Order: sequence, then structure tokens, then C-alpha cells
Amino acid sequence: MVKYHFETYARMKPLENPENPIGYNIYVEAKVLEIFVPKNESFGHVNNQKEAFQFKFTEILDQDSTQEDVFETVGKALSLSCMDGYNGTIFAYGQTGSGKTYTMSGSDTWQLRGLIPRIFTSIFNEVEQRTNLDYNVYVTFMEIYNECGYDLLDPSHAELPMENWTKIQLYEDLYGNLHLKNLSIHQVRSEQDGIDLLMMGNFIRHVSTTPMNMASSRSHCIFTIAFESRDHESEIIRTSKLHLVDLAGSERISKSHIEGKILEEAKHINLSLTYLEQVIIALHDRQKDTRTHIPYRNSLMTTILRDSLGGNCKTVLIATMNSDANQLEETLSTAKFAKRCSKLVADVSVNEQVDSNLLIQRLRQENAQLKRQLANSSEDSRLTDSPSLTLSDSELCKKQVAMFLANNSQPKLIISTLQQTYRCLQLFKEAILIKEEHYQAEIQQLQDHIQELMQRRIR
Ligand SMILES: Nc1ncnc2c1ncn2[C@@H]1O[C@H](COP(=O)(O)OP(=O)(O)OP(=O)(O)O)[C@@H](O)[C@H]1O
Repeated sequence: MVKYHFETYARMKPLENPENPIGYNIYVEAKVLEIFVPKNESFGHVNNQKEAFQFKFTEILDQDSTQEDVFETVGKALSLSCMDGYNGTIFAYGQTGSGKTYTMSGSDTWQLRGLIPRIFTSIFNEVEQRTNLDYNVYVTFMEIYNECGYDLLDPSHAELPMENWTKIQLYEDLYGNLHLKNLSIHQVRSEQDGIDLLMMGNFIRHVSTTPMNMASSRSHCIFTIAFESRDHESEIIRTSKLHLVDLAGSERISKSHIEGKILEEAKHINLSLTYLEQVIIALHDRQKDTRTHIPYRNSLMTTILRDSLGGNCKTVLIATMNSDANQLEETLSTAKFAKRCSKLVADVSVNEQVDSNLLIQRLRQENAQLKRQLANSSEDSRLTDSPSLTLSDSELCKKQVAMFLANNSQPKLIISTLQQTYRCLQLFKEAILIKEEHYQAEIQQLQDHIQELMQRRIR
């Protein structure tokens, strides 16, 4: 278990109207963004209004930063860490039109492709390099639109009106683990497979034209890459998930003069972002021991991403910000949100488990080999005329084998007679049979449990 401090990155969107920039400074060394707020003259002569706000980030990506810079700074190390068995999440958070989708998915050309396609390139290059490991990579892609979850990789959704889309259902098992029903899982074998799935999902994602953005995403999207890896030499499996979250953008309803469907969407978006903020505040309070309950269940997004928020996960926030003076308030509010996130700390560890099927297979092989050795040694012992094992010899063998099996503190067995060898082999055989029975019993228990869960679901 290691302590992980949430990382926060600022990404400044290039100015659309160069005549109207907000005033800001970037202190590169200190990684501080300073935003200036002009004094409100209507306050009169005695005006103590704060004029400069400073925000510290893990790194600041200024207006000139390229898509490759974003990948190198934010995505590369985290995706490699996920390949090592850690969970990871990247949230893109910011006002509508500030560049979240541009950052995560990218724009039309290959050069302008975003973080997700670049992560796939990096993953599959790494799979080629790590020749001692077998990797399986899977993808799911869901959107949360007006508090309902939908599968963006269900091909039938491209032809059906949204009212007929199947909703994702959530249920929790006896151990408190969340399961998502109606969300398809796709195995990905190459960079191109991954990019094709991203494009397919983005094609059917809910997008509308709003005053702030010609193609505004009206939903939160969670693109998840799941890894399963196994070293050729061991029966340990590592599993991990990397969530790449493109949040819908907050919108000042009074300022944008929207109405009808996009107004309803904006209300849902703003509310769920408020719930996200409440979770962040609660997590911070929990760190200070002033609160225990975290209100994850207030929204679907925070329920699903519970583990990414304060759980076993390396979480990163990219705060996308407009540098246009008209958007000053929103930019400040995004920077304040990032500041809250930067204070969070999580305990993270590699997700490892034993592949019981492989272990049993290996134990069977060892068992068969030991049986052969035993048969040979008893042949030999019949041929030789050695005396039978004394009681103290037998105790010595037991002790040595027990220590060997317990923690390898006995790296070598000290054996001087054929009878001792025979006894030690026998003891190993007994130990292996016990282990095999134990694993079979565990597998049986798991199977019973799964069957019980299935029956409950049918009922
Ligand atoms: N860093 C950038 N460099 C160049 N263009 C950008 C940048 N960020 C955003 N844009 C452009 O600005 C427009 C809006 O960006 P985008 O759709 O990514 O915003 P968004 O934050 O996802 O908005 P919404 O929340 O409404 O979906 C797009 O045309 C995009 O290409």
C-alpha cells in the first residue's frame, strides 16, 4: 500500500478572441497559475476585493501545449502504471467549450488525436516490449445522460431513437462490489481496435449545439480500459482499470440563455457536477477526521466512479480552462475545484490474485512428478538393504519440510540417507494433496456463490 496524492493539471485553451484575454501569469518553476480579477468599480473607493488568485498544479499546460505534450505529461506514466496493476482515472473537468473532449478524444486529424488514442499506442508498444507477460486488454464505453447510463458500444443504439436504448443497471453483490448490467465488454488486440471503439462510441454520444459550443457533449462519458496480465513463470494475475472520463461541461444557465431540451440537459449536468464537488469536499473532510460519510450515491456518476474518488486508484484531474475574459468566473471556479482535488490522498496498491486453475494445474504436475520419484525411490530402497527410519530421523524430516513449506526459511533440505529422502518426498506429497483439496474446496465455494447470485437475479 502506498500513499498517492491526487494530481491536477491545468490546460489553457488558446484564445478565440485575442483582444479579450483574461489576465493571468504562469510561474513555470513553482507550477502556479495566477489569475487576476479586475476590481469591481461599483464597490466605490474603499474596495478590499482580492485581485490575484493563485492556484498550484502538478503541471500547467499553457495555450501552446500540443496534444503530444498532454499525453507525455499526463497520460504516459499513468497508463504504464495501470499496466503494472494499479487502477487509474483521468477526469477532464471544465466549463462547456473549454476543451475536455478535445483533450480526451482529440479532433479530426491524426496529429490532433487526444489522450485516449495516444494511450492505446503506448499500451500496445509496451505489450510488445514486455515479452515475459501475457496481456489481455478490454474496453467498455458508457455515457451518463440525464442520470441514466447507456452503453455507447451497443451497435443497435446507432439505429434506434434514444427512448429505445437499453439502460445500464447497477447492482451490488454481497461483498459491496458494483456490477453493471447491459454494458458490453470488448477485447482489444491492437491500437486500431481501441481507436475504432472510441470512434464508434463518440459517434453515438449525445451532442448538441449550444451558444458556447457547436458540438457540446451533453453527457458524462466513461471510457474504461481494463488490463489482465500474467507472468509466464507465475500463477499470479494482475488486474486493473484505467477510467478516462470526459465530463459534461458546466454551464451558467442565466448567462447562456438556453431553453428547452438543452436547458434540461444543462440542469442535470450542473446538478451532477455539484454532487461530484460534494464528494470531493466530503473526502477532504474525511481526511481531516471531521466526517465519515461520503455521499457517493447522490448521482450515478459518483456511484459508478466511487473507487476513483478516494478508493484504490491513482486519480488525475485535467482542468480545462478558457482564457477569454468573458469566461473569467467559470475559469476561476474550475481552478478552485482543481485546488480542492489536489488536497486528496488515497491508499493505492497493485491488484493481484492467484489464478486457482493454474495453481491446481501446476500442483497436479508436481504431484505426478513426485509420484514418479517416489516410485523410483521405493524401487531403489527395495534394492538396498538400509535400516528403517529412526524416530528422530522422521521428526527431523517433518521439521525441515514444514519449515520449507512455511516460508522458505529452510532453502535446502539436509538429507543424508535414502530413507530420509523417501520420508521427505512422502511429506511433500501429503502437503500437496492437502493444498489441492483446499483449492478445490475454494473453487466449489465460489461456484456455489455464483449460482446463488444468479438464482437471486432470476428471482
Ligand atoms: N487546446 C485546444 N486547442 C485548440 N482547439 C481547442 C482546444 N481546446 C478546445 N478546442 C476547440 O474548442 C472547441 C470546444 O472544445 P470541446 O468540444 O473539446 O469542449 P468541451 O469542454 O468538451 O465542451 P462541452 O462540455 O460542451 O462538451 C472545439 O472546436 C475544439 O476543437
